[in-house]
Amino acid sequence: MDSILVTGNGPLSGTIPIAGAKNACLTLMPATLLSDEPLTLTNAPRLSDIRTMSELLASLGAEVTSMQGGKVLAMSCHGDINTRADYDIVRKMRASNLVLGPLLAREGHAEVSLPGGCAIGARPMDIHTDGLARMGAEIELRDGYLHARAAGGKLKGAVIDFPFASVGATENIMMAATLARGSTVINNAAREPEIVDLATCLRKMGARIEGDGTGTITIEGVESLHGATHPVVADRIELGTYMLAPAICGGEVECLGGRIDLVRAFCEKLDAAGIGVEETKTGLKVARRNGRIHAVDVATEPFPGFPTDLQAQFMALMCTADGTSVLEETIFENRFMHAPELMRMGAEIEVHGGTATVTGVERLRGAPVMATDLRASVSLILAGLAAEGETVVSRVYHLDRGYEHVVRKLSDVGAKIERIKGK
Ligand SMILES: CC(=O)N[C@H]1[C@@H](OP(=O)(O)OP(=O)(O)OC[C@H]2O[C@@H](n3ccc(=O)[nH]c3=O)[C@H](O)[C@@H]2O)O[C@H](CO)[C@@H](O)[C@@H]1O
Ligand SMILES: C=C(OP(=O)(O)O)C(=O)O
Repeated sequence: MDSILVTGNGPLSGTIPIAGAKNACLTLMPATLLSDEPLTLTNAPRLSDIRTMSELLASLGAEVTSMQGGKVLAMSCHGDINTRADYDIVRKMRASNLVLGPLLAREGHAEVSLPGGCAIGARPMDIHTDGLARMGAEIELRDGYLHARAAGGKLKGAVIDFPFASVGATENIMMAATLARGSTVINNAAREPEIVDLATCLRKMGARIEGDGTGTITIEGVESLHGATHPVVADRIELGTYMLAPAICGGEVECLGGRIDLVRAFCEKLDAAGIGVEETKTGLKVARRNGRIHAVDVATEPFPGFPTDLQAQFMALMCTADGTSVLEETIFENRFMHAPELMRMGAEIEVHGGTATVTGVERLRGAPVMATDLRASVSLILAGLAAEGETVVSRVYHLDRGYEHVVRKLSDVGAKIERIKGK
């Protein structure tokens, strides 16, 4: 198992290219199941999660060809397919549940292993399954698998009111509804940029979708979808993560391909903390203003609010702020596992339920720390960049799920960071 060695050092400067979004790519890939014709994704990120989704789609009978070192994914799914998404693959990644809607829409039935809980929370699938049931699916949990069957072999449109704006459920229902009989309305739909990206791709494939990016999405079912080529939207979480590097270490870094509309709520908090963000022709330039970072309170919310996927990284920034900040996690019930690790580096943090109170210290100190999940792992790297001495982050397989070439990207702007094999 590899680890990452970070040595705290001075200001950073240069450019960091932002990859295509993991969370968009993971929902765009299963859309290939909706058509017999090829779907090609460009600007795909090179990540282990993408390889897991490729493996899952291949197990269902799709052909997935990775080209240009993984930046282009050519997928095709014609002829007979397997409708069983096996536990051995699904357990590796929650986003595997995004094949349920497409399989059900295409074949009229599907057997998808429940992904189970994960470190950050229980993450049930009731909003997905209740929505599909409204569309005429009979769904039963047996042997750890969701066995779903569309009455009469085809889903039908329905009005579905989500109790919570679930990202994955919006994606699953949206994909299922593209081939359903009649129209589907999703009320209280998620509004994340990845939903808009999926809707844009599905429209290129011939789907009739309106309202994506708002709380009400309407999908008019069509007979079939055709092939398309689509560029994956920029990764707003990778973007926010790298914007925090100069914020924490000082200096100025431009994140190439970054767009302010993807990270507006996050930028407001950066501004309040004393970090300047400038829109350029090629991306977003970030620089720390003079003096210590100000303490800022944050509550995570669905988009367009402050993303839960940037909470751990923002906490790393707040660890050295001037004053006390309160971070409230409202999306997942167990997403503060980075806090005890940051405390090993000298951070002062108190966690009570969904609230973490962080009192900034002058300087963090390097320490051996352990990554517990994807965003926690990168928050420890950011903290290590700002700390005195060496920090070794172990269990970096979490990091490989969501950050391509993290060592190269940070080294290129002057960070002292290296990957240590087998430790
Ligand atoms: C691959 C992907 O895109 N992952 C993202 C997606 O996850 P994901 O799609 O799993 O997140 P959801 O928006 O569905 O989950 C949000 C909350 O709703 C709850 N819930 C969800 C579905 C359900 O049927 N029942 C239920 O109770 C979850 O447990 C969680 O507490 O959105 C999250 C919230 O922005 C991000 O943190 C993840 O990075
Ligand atoms: C929680 C995340 O991903 P997933 O939903 O795939 O677990 C994430 O990207 O931070």
